[in-house]
Amino acid sequence: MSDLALSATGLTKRYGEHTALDGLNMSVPRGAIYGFIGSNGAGKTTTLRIALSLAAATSGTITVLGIERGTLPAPAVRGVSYLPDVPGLYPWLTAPEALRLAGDISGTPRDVTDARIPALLSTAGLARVRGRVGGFSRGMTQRLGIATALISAPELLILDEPTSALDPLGRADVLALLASLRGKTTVLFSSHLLADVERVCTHVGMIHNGAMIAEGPIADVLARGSATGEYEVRLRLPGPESEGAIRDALAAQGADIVSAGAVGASLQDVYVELTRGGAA
Ligand SMILES: Nc1ncnc2c1ncn2[C@@H]1O[C@H](COP(=O)(O)OP(=O)(O)OP(=O)(O)O)[C@@H](O)[C@H]1O
Repeated sequence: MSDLALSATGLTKRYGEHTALDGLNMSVPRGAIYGFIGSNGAGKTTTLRIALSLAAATSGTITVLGIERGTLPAPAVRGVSYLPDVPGLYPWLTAPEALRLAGDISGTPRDVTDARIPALLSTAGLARVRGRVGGFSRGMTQRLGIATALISAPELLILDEPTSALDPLGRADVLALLASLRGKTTVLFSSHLLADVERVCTHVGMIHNGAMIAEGPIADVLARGSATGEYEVRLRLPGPESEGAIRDALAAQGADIVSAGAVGASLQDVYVELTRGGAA
């Protein structure tokens, strides 16, 4: 069995004269939380659609859980769940009802679905929530959407822009939910919110003009950025101090320096550097 949940080689997609994917290479290791990042029109959705057999490739290969994709028609790959950016949940259902429906649609036996529902509601932070989906916040709806995608216990969960439509608190909750899947489910999600990816992902792939410009464990990708020349010092002070007092405190008050070191490049820095610099 390959240790890759998804791999693409030379994946190309043309719409008439327009090249949406231009020889994309991509490797999503099993067990990774993989952030697929790129600006609008970079080719993220096209890649996910080909992986899900919702679109055909023009050339190249793509394999999902060991099964080749890229031509149509093709049956769904067992063990893969997909959540679009705005989950289509019926507003009149309660959260357990939405999960039961998702279980039925995925072909999960009813008793298995019913046994999974309490844990999934708890994972999604919805265990104590009553009422119907129509009354949920966007964040709650998104978390329920992720829970519905997990009802079949997929090996690979693919999400398109899961945090883009959410406010900061909603985003934080969804990111925590995705982070909690680490080690249990391979997660591949597209995003243009680089801070989100930096917070929860183990691996990252940067797509630009339909090609991968950087990919790998997040620390390796961050290491590709130039030094910022900035330094960070974290202090613990005895009480609230003015800036001047903080500076004095360093010398005079025996402040406890928790950590100090060079501030590395952020994903945002690496992305801007690679895309503006025309990296190959
Ligand atoms: N059905 C289509 N017909 C023609 N062009 C298309 C079609 N679908 C996508 N494209 C083009 O292919 C390119 C890649 O689009 P894609 O939706 O994959 O980008 P994306 O990275 O997902 O962007 P976004 O973040 O805006 O969703 C874009 O230039 C888009 O206009």
